[in-house]
Amino acid sequence: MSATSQTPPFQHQFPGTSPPQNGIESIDQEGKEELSHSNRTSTMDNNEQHHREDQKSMTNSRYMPLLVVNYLMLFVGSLSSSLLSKFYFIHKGSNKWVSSWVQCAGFPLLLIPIFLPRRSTRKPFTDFTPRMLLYSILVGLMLGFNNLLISWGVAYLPVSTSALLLSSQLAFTLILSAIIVKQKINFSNLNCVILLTLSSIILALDSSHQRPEGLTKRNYFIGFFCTIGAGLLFSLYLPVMEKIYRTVYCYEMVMEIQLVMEIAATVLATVGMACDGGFSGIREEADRVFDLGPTAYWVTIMATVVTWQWCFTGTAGMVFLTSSLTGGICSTALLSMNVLGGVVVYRDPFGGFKAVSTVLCVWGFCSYVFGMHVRKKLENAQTRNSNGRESFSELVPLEIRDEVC
Ligand SMILES: Nc1nc2[nH]cnc2c(=O)[nH]1
Repeated sequence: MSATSQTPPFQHQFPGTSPPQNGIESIDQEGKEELSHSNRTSTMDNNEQHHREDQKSMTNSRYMPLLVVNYLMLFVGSLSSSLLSKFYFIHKGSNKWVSSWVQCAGFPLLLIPIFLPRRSTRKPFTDFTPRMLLYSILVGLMLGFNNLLISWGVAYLPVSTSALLLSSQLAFTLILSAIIVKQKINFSNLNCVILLTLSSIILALDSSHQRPEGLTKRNYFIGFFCTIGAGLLFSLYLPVMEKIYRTVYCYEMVMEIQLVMEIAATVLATVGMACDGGFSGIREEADRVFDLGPTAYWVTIMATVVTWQWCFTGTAGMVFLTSSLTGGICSTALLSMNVLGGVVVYRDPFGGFKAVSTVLCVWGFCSYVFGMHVRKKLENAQTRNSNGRESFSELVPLEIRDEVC
């Protein structure tokens, strides 16, 4: 694979999240080749070293804009897709397969970043190996199943309850990314996971007496366990994606993998929809069931398709540019924003519990971002130091060094 012929330019640039230089367990041959390549680069002569550094600084200039664009997509996509999904169910939409189909059917939009004209001579999909294709399809099916579980949760639970249950995915993500991608657990990420989880527990305390009228206990528990299941699947999805992205060297390849995954998830949802009453059921829902009429139905469906696409593209980009844990933290922090969205759009009540929960969430998220910023600065200092053949330990105070290493 030609991915092995270059140094991955902007992978894992935050120090706390960067893969270890030695002993990475590769998921496949490409990963092993990448590893042996990185060993080879350690013996490069000075010219090659300069060349590599030039490449790095070139990519660095693309890194921040990509990060900002991806986070904006995640922010806008997560908030608007969750509000629109609830809108569908509030106005008498009830098909869980439709609700999971809209989460992935926007995959053709990914052709834009894939085929966007650019300076690079790389042709789309030329680096795709059969093994990568297989992994993408398997992860896509897992994502499709996650989407179905999310739909059951959104259909039956209040926004704040599902936000609480989904936030449990962060603790799972921390554990699974420690196992799968050897994510280091440090004060900054542990503090953030605890604050975001606390924020959700407070929301749950507030919403425990808010079971919507007409929701049976049975349906409540179906929604409850489906959402917990979705949280578990998503926390497996994130580090598995990070592992796959370690064999990938450019953002365009991330979009290609995302395209294959979402096609697989869409096939799953389409088969489910066909088996569960067929497509005539959807027309029936649009014409007779949705209480705002067919035009509003199709506009809602199309808008949900686009916004879910932003959400998943943003998540994939964040995992690629940072790490599965950072991606998970960014997604989960937005769950509290979704609660605020519910307050503004659906006039959900907003009391002291929700205010405290939101403050905790913003605090956890900001302290994590600040921690990453400090670590990034330290890493730059370390890089400058090692170029100057000085030891990192000479520059960085002991207590900070312990935190970084
Ligand atoms: N389970 C789960 N599925 C998602 N799909 C998009 N965002 C999420 C998330 O945060 N959790």
